[in-house]
Amino acid sequence: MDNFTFYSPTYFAFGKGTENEAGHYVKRFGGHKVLIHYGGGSAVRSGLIDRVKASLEKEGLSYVVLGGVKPNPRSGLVYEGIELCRKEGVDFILAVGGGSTIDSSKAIAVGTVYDGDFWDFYSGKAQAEKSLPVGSVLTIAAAGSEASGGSVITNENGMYKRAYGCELMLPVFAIMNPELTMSLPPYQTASGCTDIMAHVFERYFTNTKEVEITDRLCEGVLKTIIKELPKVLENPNDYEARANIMWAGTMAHNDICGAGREQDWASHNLEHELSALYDCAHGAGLAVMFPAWMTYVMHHDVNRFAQFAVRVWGCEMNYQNPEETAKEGIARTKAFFHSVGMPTSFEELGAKEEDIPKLLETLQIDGRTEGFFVKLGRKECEAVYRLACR
Ligand SMILES: NC(=O)c1ccc[n+]([C@@H]2O[C@H](COP(=O)([O-])OP(=O)(O)OC[C@H]3O[C@@H](n4cnc5c(N)ncnc54)[C@H](O)[C@@H]3O)[C@@H](O)[C@H]2O)c1
Repeated sequence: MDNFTFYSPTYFAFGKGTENEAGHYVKRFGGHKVLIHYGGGSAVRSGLIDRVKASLEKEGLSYVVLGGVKPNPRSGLVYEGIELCRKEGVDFILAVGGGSTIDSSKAIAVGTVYDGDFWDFYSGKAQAEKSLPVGSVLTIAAAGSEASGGSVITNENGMYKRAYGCELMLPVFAIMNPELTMSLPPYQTASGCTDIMAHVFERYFTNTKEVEITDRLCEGVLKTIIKELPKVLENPNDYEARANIMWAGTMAHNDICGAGREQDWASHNLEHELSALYDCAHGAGLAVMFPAWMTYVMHHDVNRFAQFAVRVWGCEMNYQNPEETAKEGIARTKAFFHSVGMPTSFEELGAKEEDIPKLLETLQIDGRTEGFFVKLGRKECEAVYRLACR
């Protein structure tokens, strides 16, 4: 196991009705003037935004609102949010929504208290030194942004996605009521669960040896999604299954599964170019990229892939030919994504093979590599994209 630090200061309020305590938690974590940031229709239609407003009013807190966050959140709304927060003297950002809304909130939080352009952080020009606090009311189990220090924003000037992360952007609290996720359409539910599995894959396929505790945590999260996702697709109102999925989403990305081990992240970065170019759901893009990446890198450590096949998918170990077991695990992963309605090829996603040069260009891969399990240069990234075509 590698040396590590683990810092996860987010306070969780989990369960039925917890969104009605939003005001209590904002106050507890020092907010006076709040920006309620949200996406579109469903949070308003369901009455969630009104319930959150009522809970702030009950605590005597004032607020302004900014809706309109799109999936794959855009830089334009972040600039608008920063201006609004400065004008209104906002001191706390409350995200009501999924990863897109929380990520947009984090960008506004660091941008409001920075003299320059917030994009400096996402382009690697500057490091944030302060931030407004961010809390969230989560409505989809997926990105894990409710307990991660990361944020991913699409720059509308060129439509490319970039991630930025720092401890300052770790949310101070996350309110998680699994009932709020019952209104998700099946495709979004499955896409979210794919993202959860992908967060685990990025950590599971590692060069670090002797990491049994985190291997087992990773396998537990994966097996939970494999068991619970079909249940909620069958019955969207299955509270217990929704609850298990929601907590799995947090465990997958608050880094408890990644402590003490090298992580990869090539597949995520390759996917970001897909969702930036085609505006597809991030999870759907990952269902396309991961089986391709696994196939491409499998020979680097066949035993790890065979372990994955046996422990996660229950495949029988072929001791004469572990490669067959490893391949079976990848095939089972791809078949599972298909069975829950995810695309597993460029064609099914609506992506085009002829766009690969464009994807490589926005990835800005020249002169550097992606990933750590196997380091991928331009040629290798292209090969993974090509494998994903079919
Ligand atoms: N910050 C991180 O650590 C991190 C990690 C992974 C991914 N991401 C990013 O997060 C974004 C994706 O976030 P996401 O997967 O959480 O989804 P999302 O926030 O983009 O939401 C997906 C869709 O579901 C809708 N929705 C959300 N909750 C709903 C509900 N309860 N009922 C009905 N509809 C609902 C949204 O309006 C949206 O249309 C991507 O941009 C991705 O790159 C961030």
